[in-house]
Amino acid sequence: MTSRSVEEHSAEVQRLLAPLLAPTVEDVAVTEALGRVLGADVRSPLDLPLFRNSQMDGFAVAASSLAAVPVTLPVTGTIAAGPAEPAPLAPGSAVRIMTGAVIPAGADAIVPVEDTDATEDSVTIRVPRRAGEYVREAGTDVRTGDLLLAAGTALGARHLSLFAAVGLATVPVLRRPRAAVIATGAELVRAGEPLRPGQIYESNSVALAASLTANGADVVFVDRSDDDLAVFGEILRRATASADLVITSGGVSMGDFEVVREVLTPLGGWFGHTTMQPGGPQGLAEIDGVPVLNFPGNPVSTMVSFEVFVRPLLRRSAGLPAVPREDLVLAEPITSIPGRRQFLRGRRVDGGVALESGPGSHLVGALARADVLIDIPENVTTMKAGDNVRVWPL
Ligand SMILES: Nc1nc2c(c(=O)[nH]1)N[C@H]1C(S)=C(S)[C@@H](COP(=O)(O)OP(=O)(O)OC[C@H]3O[C@@H](n4cnc5c(N)ncnc54)[C@H](O)[C@@H]3O)O[C@H]1N2
Ligand code: MOO
Repeated sequence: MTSRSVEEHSAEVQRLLAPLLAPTVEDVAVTEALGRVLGADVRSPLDLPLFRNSQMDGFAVAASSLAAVPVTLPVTGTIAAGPAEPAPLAPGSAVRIMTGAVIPAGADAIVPVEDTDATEDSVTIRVPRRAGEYVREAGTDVRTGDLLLAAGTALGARHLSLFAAVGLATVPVLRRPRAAVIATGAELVRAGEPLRPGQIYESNSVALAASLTANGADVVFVDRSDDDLAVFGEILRRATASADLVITSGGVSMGDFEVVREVLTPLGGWFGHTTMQPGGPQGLAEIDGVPVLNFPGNPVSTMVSFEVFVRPLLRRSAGLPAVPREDLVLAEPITSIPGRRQFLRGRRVDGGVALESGPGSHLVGALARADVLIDIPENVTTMKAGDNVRVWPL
């Protein structure tokens, strides 16, 4: 069986995924754009505020009418927020106005209602006002043609608010790869279903679908196959028909029922060993032009395979920030197997990192308690407490 280093297998995965990961831009409805990454600069099609409007419920006046206060002005009408083209304000008068309503020509200040004494048809104002007070001028926030948001922005609620405010119904975002996940194994049962002896609850498809979604992919297909070659072949056919990337778990090592390896090897798939642990046995193939990555079935192996081979690539193509590697101080000594690039589960402790139980790749409880992977190079077999180690945040 061929053997590859982590770097060699990473390079193969990158080569296989390269066409898929080239950034492509698509338009989506603003209402669907939360969490997406802007694929192009977006400029404003109009001014904000859109027109000169009142910041207060009160009276629109000409500031010059208030030169000598107190003054009582006739009130000529009411302007509400809403469709309106108000007539110009007659000199020496006031008009009742609501927040957001169009300010009539001739008025240049708003007097809030609580600063007035008004009757139906007159208003007494005691304090003088400067021109411009409580007036929201057109274009003072955003001007037509301004850059609203730059390509690469991860869209949050406030960004969608701005797009909606300038009347954009759709925005250009980076396309998310459509991903399919297939878990294999005759022992697997979905959560909620009854367990028979020898069966276990299936967790890899849940883990992979969540990992894909969290890192910028759109999971369009999730299924589970037993160890029947025809059943797996049919599920794989449906997966490649609907997705740009397929990830399988299980069925890649040396047993008698390695469904993934048996179906994909005759179709040109590569199966072999990487010097990584967990995640040693790996496979990859291209079926009908769709990349298919085959991760080992042990739950920790599957998740570490995703973290090492897929997550960095996916985040880069999705325009998401890279997860930074960090150097932390080991809180305890560790040993490692010669020739193995180990990714041990670790937990941040005061000023450093401690091991989160042993290296077994079935230890899902320990994985959930961990918050980093501790990356031990192939040529390192022992490390002391106090040594610096490279960690990959989970
Ligand atoms: N003779 C050898 N045996 C094994 C080797 C080897 O080199 N020689 N490698 C071991 C390593 S390392 C790994 S990792 C596994 C990988 O095996 P497979 O990819 O064929 O995975 P399975 O045998 O199907 O499952 C392994 C293990 O994980 C459990 N599993 C599988 N799928 C799921 C799932 N979706 N949810 C939860 N748990 C799952 C499964 O029940 C097994 O316990 O092979 C070793 N053996
Ligand atoms: O490589 Mo396996 O993934 O150690 O458990």
